[in-house]
Amino acid sequence: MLTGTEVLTTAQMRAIESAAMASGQVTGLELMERAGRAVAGHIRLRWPKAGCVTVLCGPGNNGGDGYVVARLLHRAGWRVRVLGTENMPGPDAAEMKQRWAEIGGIGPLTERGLQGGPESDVYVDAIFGTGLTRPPEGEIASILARIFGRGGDGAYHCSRVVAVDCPSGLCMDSGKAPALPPGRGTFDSPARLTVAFDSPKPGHLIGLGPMLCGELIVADIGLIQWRERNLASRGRRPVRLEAIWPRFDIPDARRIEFSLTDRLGKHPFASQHKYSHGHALVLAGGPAKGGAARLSARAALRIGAGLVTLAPPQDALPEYSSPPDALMRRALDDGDALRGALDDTRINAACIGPGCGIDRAAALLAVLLPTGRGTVLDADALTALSQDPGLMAALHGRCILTPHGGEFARLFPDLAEKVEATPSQWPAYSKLDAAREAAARCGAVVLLKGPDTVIAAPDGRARIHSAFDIPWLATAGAGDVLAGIITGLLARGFQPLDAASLGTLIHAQAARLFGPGLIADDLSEMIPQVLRDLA
Ligand SMILES: NC(=O)C1=CN([C@@H]2O[C@H](COP(=O)(O)OP(=O)(O)OC[C@H]3O[C@@H](n4cnc5c(N)ncnc54)[C@H](OP(=O)(O)O)[C@@H]3O)[C@@H](O)[C@H]2O)[C@@H](O)CC1
Ligand SMILES: Nc1ncnc2c1ncn2[C@@H]1O[C@H](COP(=O)(O)OP(=O)(O)O)[C@@H](O)[C@H]1O
Ligand SMILES: [K+]
Repeated sequence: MLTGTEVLTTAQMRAIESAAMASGQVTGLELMERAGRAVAGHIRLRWPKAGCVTVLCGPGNNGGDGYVVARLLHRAGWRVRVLGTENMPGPDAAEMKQRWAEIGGIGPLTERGLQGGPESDVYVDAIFGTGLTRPPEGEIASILARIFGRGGDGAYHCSRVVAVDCPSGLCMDSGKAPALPPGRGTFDSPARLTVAFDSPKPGHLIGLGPMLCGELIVADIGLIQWRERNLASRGRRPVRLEAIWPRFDIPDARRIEFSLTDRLGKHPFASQHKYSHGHALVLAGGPAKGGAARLSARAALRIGAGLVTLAPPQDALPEYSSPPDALMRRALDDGDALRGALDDTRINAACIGPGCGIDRAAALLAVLLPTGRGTVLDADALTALSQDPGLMAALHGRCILTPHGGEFARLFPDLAEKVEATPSQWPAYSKLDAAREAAARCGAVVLLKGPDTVIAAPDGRARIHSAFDIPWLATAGAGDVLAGIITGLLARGFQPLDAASLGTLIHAQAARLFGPGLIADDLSEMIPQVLRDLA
């Protein structure tokens, strides 16, 4: 079973929080107490022996949560030092600050304040949360650099950091964090923990978010009924955002179960034959184009397309004779030949781009796209597309574009520029925004690759897959395999967004199971095990 969780933007989160408080059934103070209790609880779970903690409290409600954490850890026997900003917080945070002030002191949240005093076992970052309106500057930026950065010896200044809702300075909508050191290598560090409230936000999963957050825990603070009502009543369901992952076990987050994988394993066998599992056509390139299309074709076969035909031009056909023998091969020299082949309506999915050659891809796309076939466009097909507005205009809802960052920039230069721009205000424009805008613009599913893959459909639905734990997947040919897997799923009858999502997940999981040392050829061989585990 494929599972995931709903992802909310910060604006949606604020709307839900307000709706909950407006209902009169819960107060802001109660929500803050629950939030602080969740953080303190996870600290105690991870470090059961009470030690020394420094809690850094900002000017808003995130700071308010920090004062709750301080109080609860003090009650549990921890030695607590609190540094706070001097601003007048809102009423709930002011109340929590006051309750702490009855127990202990509050030092100034300054660099000197942070450096003075004994070293703590744990630092709690409650400076900014969803209320961050712009990148932090000045002294607060220096404090954040110290919390999340390394010293000259490479060791972290603050060895164990627990972020309340998010690492302060991270834009929770985009994963951008211009004021923070990138924290490379901290992913999964046992010393880095983020306790987010209610739902993950995009910024926890994309951009610098995963590196800065470390382990992500999503704590339920009792907002589920308002979340359901709020999102449903605004008709937001069709554009909801989901994260898919087999690996992050987010204990308290609401799980979404996609029943997608059922259809791969279980069939009413009596009525099935190979053609009911689809026929995928992989359009390969001329002589000496390498093995890219072969990687795609093998993957399409492994994922369960009933038949897969690999189609290079006649003069390259001998180069494509290597196993697997289950692959069919036929020469397709040009657009006319392709037109003839596509008279066979049983060919229901195509993969074009890997090792295809740009000119050949352009010529074949001109025939392929008007047929409305499920089509994955990768590599050379994306370059061909970026050079020909006519082809771009011929894209349709059964197309899936699978660009990496460079290909995306060639296809949608204005959107790539917006993603790259240094933000001056939050929410910053993100990779997710760009993929969504691109999908709406071209009318096809856009799967923008990277350690964080975002998949967007033209109707606004989007999925995020965060794979920062498998850097060895960045290997030559891995993208060709992904294109083949998705093509196979299209042949099997999956809708484009589902085929792209499930394909991304299976591809990553294959890499995860294999481990370091992976080459692209290994991915397809891991697919059967991934399917067994998902079933
Ligand atoms: N979701 C939930 O259900 C619940 C959420 N809760 C918690 O509330 C948090 C959100 O709280 P929040 O809205 O008060 O915002 P928060 O992040 O504390 O910061 C706002 C303050 O920062 C300031 N400020 C902003 N940018 C700045 C900058 N660059 N540099 C300097 N200052 C800057 C800004 O001032 P201004 O922009 O007006 O200058 C304002 O004073 C949320 O993350 C969670 O922890 C729980 O308590 C309860 C349940
Ligand atoms: N750092 C990384 N961690 C995990 N996965 C990655 C990383 N970088 C790239 N990937 C994934 O590896 C694959 C690489 O695809 P692509 O860039 O098209 O490579 P190629 O053209 O060599 O096949 C994509 O699925 C992408 O999402
Ligand atoms: K924080």
